[in-house]
Amino acid sequence: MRWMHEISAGHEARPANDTAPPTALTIAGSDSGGSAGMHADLRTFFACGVHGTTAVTAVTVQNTVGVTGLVEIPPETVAAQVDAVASDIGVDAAKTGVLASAATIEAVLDACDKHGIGREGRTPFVVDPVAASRSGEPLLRPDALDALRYKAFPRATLVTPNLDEVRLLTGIDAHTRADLLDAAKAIFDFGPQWVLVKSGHLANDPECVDVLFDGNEAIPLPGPRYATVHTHGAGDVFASAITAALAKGASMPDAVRSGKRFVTRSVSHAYPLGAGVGPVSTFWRVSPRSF
Ligand SMILES: Nc1ncnc2c1ncn2[C@@H]1O[C@H](COP(=O)(O)OP(=O)(O)O)[C@@H](O)[C@H]1O
Ligand SMILES: Cc1ncc(COP(=O)(O)O)c(N)n1
Repeated sequence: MRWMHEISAGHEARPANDTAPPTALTIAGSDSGGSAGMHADLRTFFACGVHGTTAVTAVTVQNTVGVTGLVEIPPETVAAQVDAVASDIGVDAAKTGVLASAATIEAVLDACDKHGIGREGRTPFVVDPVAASRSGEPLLRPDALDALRYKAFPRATLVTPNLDEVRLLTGIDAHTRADLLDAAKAIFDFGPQWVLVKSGHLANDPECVDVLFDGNEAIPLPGPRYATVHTHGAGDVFASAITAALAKGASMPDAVRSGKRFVTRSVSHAYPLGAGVGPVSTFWRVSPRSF
């Protein structure tokens, strides 16, 4: 084994071959309960037929009831993981989850820039601005909000906030479908290419109609709302399914439509686990039996 400081980057990316699936990178935190974060991302990548790679930003101590601990990985180690993956395996599309701090965001963006990941480069970059767990514990330092708004969003191909993240990032308190478009416009003003505002938290709406916005057109993404409390990891699964479709070369509207179909089926197969909120299930795609 070699220690971090002995490992130097600089390999050329391995040329793609006909037998290798597309690759997708998640830059995210781990969830010991296996429901959210990079655990959900890797499961989704597998179910969607792409090879998943990871840059771990934080280790969370988490179960279905809540998050009781979070240890940040040093920003230079996060950047080194991005570098190691991109310089050898290659990245067809990347996504972020928990980014923990402004220092980690800056290190990640530098590493992504170096490898052409982000809107100025060729590789699609999905920024899911995860700020807190479903159970309410913060997963982001307050200093990271401006780094997200002014550094990460302008480099993103797509930003995918839920309504709590919209409130935190823009001050907009969305309660109706019409408010979702105002929210999308406010996030779009930070400079991403596309914005997807998710409607899961509009609890009184009988459907889940998310909105995709490119600065001109608002594309509604209709879906049913299932009567389940088990939605842990829904946003991670959605952003990962979109990232997988982008890695396979889909356009943004097609990738988001396919991600929406994927997450809707995953919510419909959500299962109870532990004493709290269970996960949405990606088993429906890979298992002969529906759990
Ligand atoms: N009860 C539900 N039934 C069907 N789809 C849902 C439900 N809750 C959330 N979704 C969908 O799951 C995706 C993630 O939504 P949301 O819960 O808003 O994000 P997050 O998990 O980041 O908080 C969206 O497509 C949303 O419409
Ligand atoms: C490591 C990690 N990443 C992301 C989430 C958000 O997922 P959710 O909103 O479903 O709690 C989480 N709880 N933990």
